[in-house]
Amino acid sequence: MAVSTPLLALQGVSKHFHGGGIFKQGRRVQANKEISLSLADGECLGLVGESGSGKSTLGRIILGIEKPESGAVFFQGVNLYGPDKAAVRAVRRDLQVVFQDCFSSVNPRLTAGESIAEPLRNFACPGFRDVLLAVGELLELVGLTPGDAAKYPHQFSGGQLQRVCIARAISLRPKLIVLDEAVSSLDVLVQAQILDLLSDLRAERGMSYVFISHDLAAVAHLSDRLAVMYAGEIVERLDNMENLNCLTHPVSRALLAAILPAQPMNRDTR
Ligand SMILES: Nc1ncnc2c1ncn2[C@@H]1O[C@H](COP(=O)(O)OP(=O)(O)OP(=O)(O)O)[C@@H](O)[C@H]1O
Repeated sequence: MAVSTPLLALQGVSKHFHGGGIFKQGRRVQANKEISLSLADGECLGLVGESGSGKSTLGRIILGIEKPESGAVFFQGVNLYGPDKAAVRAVRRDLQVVFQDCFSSVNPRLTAGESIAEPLRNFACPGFRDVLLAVGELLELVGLTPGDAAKYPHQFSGGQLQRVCIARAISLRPKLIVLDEAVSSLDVLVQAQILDLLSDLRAERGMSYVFISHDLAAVAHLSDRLAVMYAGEIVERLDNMENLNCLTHPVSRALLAAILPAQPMNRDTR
């Protein structure tokens, strides 16, 4: 039986940093330690953990922008840090990101339309008219209007601008999007709308997500599988999100406790 290549595969990835500045000289931080994981086409993997557990570093490694000191990252079978730069360039357009801070993710001098058009121009090189049409369609897809293309970032709310960033991220029909705390700065109602949008887009376009968050509730909403990180390591994995309550590691339990409703008083206790 033929074994299909996973969309993404990390093999024993490790990364450390040396603290900078006069106060932290020589301090070694193990941001990621021997991390292995894989992701199939169309899957969403949730990556949760407390602040400083190494989630964003792992996200950057997956994106091909933070070289690990050991281990390998394969995306569509291509080693993102391997010697074949042409192969890396060829798969690079299929790998996109949405960050937490949408306001610093876009150029304030560019209109929404220009921001969304950038990847199309860089990678796909369509004509002016096609770009215009594509931008209008993308804006509608994320719940905005083609007329919003003329607005500048400061003319949007946080939730609207995050929709612009999502439109930009999906413009090249990527296979994988890394969502790095993509809803964390939004209020609860807008968070829910963006999570629904991401869920719909995934169903419609068959994309995969690596969803990085400290918020287990948000991750549970979107993910098929879960990896819990602590001090640079994956300390627990869950393959079925219906078993969320079966998490056992103390860090997982703490993240779970943060989203569970308070226990109701026992009415029979008098
Ligand atoms: N460029 C860097 N230089 C030095 N240390 C770094 C660098 N990037 C990350 N670190 C350190 O690596 C560790 C993991 O950081 P990382 O940002 O990956 O964690 P995180 O789980 O994403 O945290 P948060 O949720 O707060 O963003 C932290 O101790 C952090 O201080």
